Amino acid sequence: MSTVLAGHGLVKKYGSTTALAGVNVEVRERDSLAIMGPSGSGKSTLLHTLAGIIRPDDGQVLLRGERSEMGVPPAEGWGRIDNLGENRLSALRRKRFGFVFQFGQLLPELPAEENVALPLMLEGLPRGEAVARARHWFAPLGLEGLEQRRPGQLSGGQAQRVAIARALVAAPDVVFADEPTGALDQRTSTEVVQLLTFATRETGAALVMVTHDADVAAHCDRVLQVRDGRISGHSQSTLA
Ligand SMILES: Nc1ncnc2c1ncn2[C@@H]1O[C@H](COP(=O)(O)OP(=O)(O)OP(=O)(O)O)[C@@H](O)[C@H]1O
Repeated sequence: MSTVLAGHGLVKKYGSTTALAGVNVEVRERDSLAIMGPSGSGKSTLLHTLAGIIRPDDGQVLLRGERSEMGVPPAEGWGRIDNLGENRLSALRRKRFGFVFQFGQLLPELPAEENVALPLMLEGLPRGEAVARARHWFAPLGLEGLEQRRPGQLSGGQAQRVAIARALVAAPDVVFADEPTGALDQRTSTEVVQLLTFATRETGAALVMVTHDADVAAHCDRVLQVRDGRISGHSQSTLA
């Protein structure tokens, strides 16, 4: 499996707090990577830095298939994304990345199918076409019949499955999930993480997921342990 996204020497400081102290990480195609560690160890900072949401103070985030904004790319076919301008970065996040958060962050006034269609509409697809493509995701994710429901009319697990569909609809290269099961009970967590890992693998996307839950992490191919802003351990997972 070839690498699609890499962080090299990532450093991020908040005042006197070092959230990332020089982290190296590689994300491979179709790979699922869980990031675990104690509270405050830097997990979310790492995920957000890889996703181009937080800019590191030092180090680089490289994405395959991107051109660097200035100068020579670091290697053929790779581009640095940590130093891109805000407009280019947000366009890149929309095109190449998908996101699932702890609380689905669905738009409450839109039906589920339009929530899923939103990334396609933001890319300029006409509403009808975007919704038609979005509907394809409902059956595989066990959401058939719920297309017209508003997020307030969905259970927590259903809302997360809609969020998974929204993250995947635009065929991203990498899906980032920050505590995607954090608000769910154990049984629903298992269902959601199984669907998340299965659906990302099916589409060929890589998955980077922060979780506190070792049972959830075990569904990923690899588990990274983060402690005090550093990688303290790396293991292949048991269930995946
Ligand atoms: N915007 C910020 N301003 C100041 N300090 C921050 C900020 N974001 C994170 N930090 C600090 O950086 C460190 C790492 O935070 P981060 O959120 O990455 O940890 P985490 O491992 O995801 O924690 P948790 O499991 O509690 O969500 C913590 O000490 C945190 O307080």
